[in-house]
Formats: sequence, C-alpha cells, structure tokens
Amino acid sequence: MNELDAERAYVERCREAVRRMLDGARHNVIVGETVAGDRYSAERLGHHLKSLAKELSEEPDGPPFFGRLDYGADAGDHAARKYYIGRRHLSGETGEPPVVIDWRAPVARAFYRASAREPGGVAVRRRFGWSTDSAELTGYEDERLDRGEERDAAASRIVTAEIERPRVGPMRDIVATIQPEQDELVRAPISGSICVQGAPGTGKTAVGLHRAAYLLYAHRQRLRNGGVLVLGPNQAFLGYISQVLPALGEVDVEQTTVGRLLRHRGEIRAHDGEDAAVVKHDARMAKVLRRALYARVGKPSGTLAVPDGSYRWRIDEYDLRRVVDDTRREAVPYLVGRERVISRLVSLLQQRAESRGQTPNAAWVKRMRRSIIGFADEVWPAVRAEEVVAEVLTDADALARAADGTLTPGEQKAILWTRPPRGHKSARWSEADIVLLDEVAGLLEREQGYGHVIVDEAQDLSQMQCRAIARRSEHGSITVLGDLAQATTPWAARRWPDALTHLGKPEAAVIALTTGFRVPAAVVALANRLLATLDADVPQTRSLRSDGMLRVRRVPDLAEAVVAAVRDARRHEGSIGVIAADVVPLVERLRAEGIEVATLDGADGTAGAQVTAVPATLVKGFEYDHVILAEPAAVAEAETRGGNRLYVALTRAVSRLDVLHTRPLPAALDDHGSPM
Ligand SMILES: Nc1ncnc2c1ncn2[C@@H]1O[C@H](COP(=O)(O)OP(=O)(O)OP(=O)(O)O)[C@@H](O)[C@H]1O
Repeated sequence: MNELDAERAYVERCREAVRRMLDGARHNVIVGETVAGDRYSAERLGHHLKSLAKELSEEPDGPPFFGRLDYGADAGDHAARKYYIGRRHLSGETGEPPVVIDWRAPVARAFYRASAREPGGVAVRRRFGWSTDSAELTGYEDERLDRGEERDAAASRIVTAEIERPRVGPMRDIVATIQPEQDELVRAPISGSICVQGAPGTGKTAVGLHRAAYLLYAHRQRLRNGGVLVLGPNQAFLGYISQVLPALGEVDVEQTTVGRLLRHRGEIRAHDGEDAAVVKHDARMAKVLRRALYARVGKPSGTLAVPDGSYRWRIDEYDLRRVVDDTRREAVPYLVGRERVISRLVSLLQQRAESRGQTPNAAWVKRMRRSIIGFADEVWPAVRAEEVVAEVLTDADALARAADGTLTPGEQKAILWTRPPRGHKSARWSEADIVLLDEVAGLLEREQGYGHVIVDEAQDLSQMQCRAIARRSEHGSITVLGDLAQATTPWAARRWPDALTHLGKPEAAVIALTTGFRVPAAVVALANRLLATLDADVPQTRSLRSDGMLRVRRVPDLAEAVVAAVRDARRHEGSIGVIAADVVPLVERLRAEGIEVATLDGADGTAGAQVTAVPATLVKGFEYDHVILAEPAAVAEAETRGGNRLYVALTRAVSRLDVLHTRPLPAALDDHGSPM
C-alpha cells in the first residue's frame, strides 16, 4: 500500500471511531438521563452528552485530522510515536490510545511551533490536504525537521491554498494552519492579559476565537463558573463569526456586543450629538458620577435614639460618625457600605444589650434594624443608578458640584439635557447614558465577572466602555484585539496603554501581528499609503499573498460602473462586497438590473446571496473575496475619522479590489493612475 492509501485507510479508522463515539454518546444520553443522581447532574450530563452527540453527528464525514507528528527515536516519552492532530479528540478502541489528538492538547503544540532549529523531538511534520468538500484526503506535505527541512507558510502549498481559498459564507476556523506567531497568542497563559495590535487581516479575530477555544480546553475547571465572554463590534459581525467556536466544539461561549451586554440597564431611546457623547464616554465621567453618588452620604449630627420597648438606646454623634467614616474608607460598593453601616450599628446595640445581661434574639435584631434604617436613609440612602445619572444630566448645580475641577463649564453644558425628563423613570437614555448607568450600577454593587474576556475591535471602545469591561474581568484576564489605524469612533484610543489602563490591565503586554493573510500585496501597498497619512502609530503589514488584483478606475456613472463591476466579478467563485458611504441607491440599481443583493442583516431574505452591499460604517471585521469600493472620497468625507474608515474599507478584499470613482480620489490614493 502506498503512503497516501495508508493515510486514507487511517481516515476510515477515524470515521469508525466517530461512529463508535456517536453510538456511545447516544447510548449515554439515554442512560445519563435515567441514572444520574439528581436532576441537576442529569441535566448537565444530558446537556453535555447531547452536545457531544450533536457535534459528532453534524460532521461525521469532515476531515478527522489535518496533521501528523512523527517523533524521532530519541524523543523521550514520545520516542518513535506518531500522533494525528485534528479538531477534536477521537478515542481509540477500548484500551487503545486515541486515534486523533485534539489540536489544543499539549502534545499538539509541536505541530504549530516545532521548527528545524528547535524540533523538540519531532522528526517529521505532515500536513494533509483535503478536497474542497473536505470529504476526501487528496495529499500531504512533509517537513523533515530532523534533516533541517522546514517550510514557512508561503512555501507550503497546503497552507497557501487555505489562505488563498475564495471566501464564501461565514468565517471559518484556521486550526489547520495557525502560524507560530499566532499560536503563541492562542496558547498564552490564562493568568496574563494580552493586547494584540494587528493590521487588517493579520488574523486577530481568528486568534481571539481560537484562544477562547484553547482556554476552555486547558482551563475548563477554572472557567466553569465565570466562563469566557467574546465581545465584538456589532450583531452582524457576531453573526459572521458565530460558527467558528461551535465548529471547534465550544458551544457555551457568550458572544455579544458591549451594547447588548449592558442593555439590561435601560432601553436606548435617544441619540447624543458628538459633543455630548465625547464627554459622556470620557473616563472623567467616572469621577463625576462617583462624586454625585457619594454626595448622598451625609455627616451624622446629634444622637440617634433607638426605641426598645420602654427603653431607648442612644448612639452618640461620635460613634455614628466613626461607623460612617470607617465604612467609607473601606471603599466597598455603595450599597454594601449602606448595609455595613446598618449592621455595625445593630451590632453596637447588641454588644451594649449583652453587656447589660440581655440575650438579644433574632426578632430583637430585626426590630433594631428596622429602627436604624430610618437613620441610614438619611446618611447613606439607598439609591438607584438611574437617579444618580438623571440628576447629573438634569440638575446643573448638582453637576457643577460633582464635576468641579473635572469637567469644564462647556463640557458640563454639553451633557446637560436640554429638555429634562420629569423624573428618572421617564428619562430617554442614549447609548452613552447606558454606559453611565452601568458605571453607577458598578459603584452600587459588584458585578459578576467572567474568567476571561476577549475584546475584538477594541480600538473603538470609549474609556467608559473599557471600564464596563474592566468591571466584568476584575478577577480574570483579558485578550484585547484591535488596530489603532482602524479606529473610527470619536472617542477611540490613540495608544494601547491608555485603553489597557481603562480596561483595568495596564500590565498587559502589547504584541504586534504583522503578517497579513487576507489582503493581497498590491492592495496592502495602496492601503499603506493611506495609513501613512493617518495619525496612528502602528507597524505596517507584510502580505503573505502575492496573488490578487487591484483596479482603480474613474468612471462617468457610478451606479452603472458598479453594476458592470458586479457582473464581471460574478464570473469568479467567492463572495462579492459592494462598499460605499451610502449603498441604498446602488442596491436599488443592482436590483433593478435583476442582480440579487443581500444587505448585512439579511432581514429582507437575501442572506446567502453572492453579492452583499455594506455601508462603509458597518464593514469593519468583514471580508469579501471581491470588493467593489464605490466613491472613496464620499467615505472619507462622511465622518471625522473618515480616513480611518476608508482604510478599513480598502482592506476588506481577499482576492480582488475594484475602486470606482467619479470624483477625485482622496489625496493619499491619488497618484495611482488608472486603469491598472
Ligand atoms: N493562519 C491562518 N491560516 C489561514 N487563514 C488565516 C490565518 N490567519 C488568518 N487567516 C484568515 O485571514 C483572514 C483575516 O483574519 P481575521 O479576520 O481574523 O483578521 P483581523 O486581523 O481580525 O482583520 P481585521 O482587522 O480586518 O478585522 C480570515 O479569513 C482568516 O481566516
């Protein structure tokens, strides 16, 4: 039998293993549901087994492995052993070793990291190629590390084919081709936080998602309670990436946006102008809100008399002040502080009662507590986050007191509501207000945190949004992914250390990814010219892709040129994205010409069409095989950071980019000449 046939026979063994595991899981689902000790364990076990059964049965014919490691004769514990590496562990027959090792297992690390210089005992690394439908093993490539042979990504046919594959549909996993610099980030220890600065297409999102899967595998126990949270920029983007983790066997990761994470705080029913939003998103607001909240804590004056039957306990002003001041110094959440003041005063009375020979029972304690609450309502009143925020945004005097020395009078004016609501219940909150509500809620009570938070497109977060994330990862670690050059919000970070400080992890290491896996070299060259004019201190990318096409054309009629470009693009396989400042007229024209066009939310039932029209403001994080960018000048002009937006739009293409313009190009792109 030749080597390829032998490998194909192994594929059959693996498929047999999948069937065996599937039967076992199905059997266990039935047994698990009937024999587990209590309902809770039965549910957990049932849930686990069902998801395993589902996972295995969904892809019984998928490629069971993508790599193999052959260890040398002197490799210690691994001496002369062969390991097949795949998306998931496949058990061998009873008593036999597994037929496939999970890519996240320690032994699989060498598949991504072993080099000719540091082979770590690996003699041969084998990569497998599969047919497009993944059903058939078509070939393999060996690197004889023991003979100093090594291929980088560009030299491997299998890796290049994967990177250059035409993109269709949602994002896919990259387990088979994770690069060493990416693997370092994926497997970085959970104890530390990291920040990945990566140019477009360097795999930040991919790295973040694989890191989530890795951490859940390596630290399942530790992450059992807190779990992993993935934050992305918008719902459409989350839809685009939503299949990656389930494909890696992880179905329990919460993937959401900062907005949705905070939406229980209130409904968004108002929109801020930029002046107000910029102030509300500034971290100085945290100080203002804290002051506004703690302005409620008063200084006790006089003696407190607490009736106890016919007797009255007296707590003098000195003791009252001591309890309030001590509690304030402890810097616990506001409502915990209030509770502490109450319980400390109750214990003080209890001690006095005991020293008088009484034995206070629970009913007595409850009675004393009730009497003390009135005092607490005056010096440390219970309050809702809505009241504090509404006060700051409504009452100019209260705001002036809280913001004295922190916000300028102009800034204070910018955030005051022009038409104040009658009370906090009828307040119409804006997106930024919700973050303020969350800040105050965080001052009132401690937030339940996550074990690990992965923040994608983090450059766009405001300081206040960063703080909201920090509150949810106080006892965990975070992975921050972003690109300062793609920052488009008015409050976006200019430097990573600033954002990391607000995220509560100033010590996080900033690591740059510079190899681009998406954008072809010609397109990168054009984008880099624009990058040089943006105020962003980031390293340039080096594209791994020498293929691809870039055409910049001045045209007499934009819509007509877009229609022609789409028709031309449809000759190729792969997705087509039409990007413009305003896509509505283009969509109308394309549809009038009988071309099916999807919009990002797919709400009009067009999801899955080959052509998608995306406004430049929503295209961040996406990629299309062929991009038609219409009227770049309009994209650049549409907002304050229009140059950055244009940079995002220019870097979405995987294989081909058509730039069509009727007006002069923005200066940085100008001397390009046309056609190419
Ligand atoms: N090691 C790899 N092997 C194969 N494909 C890869 C690899 N790394 C990244 N890619 C692919 O490159 C493309 C870009 O990756 P990704 O979207 O994660 O980049 P990004 O840095 O988040 O980009 P952006 O900043 O534009 O959002 C994706 O199609 C991804 O699957």
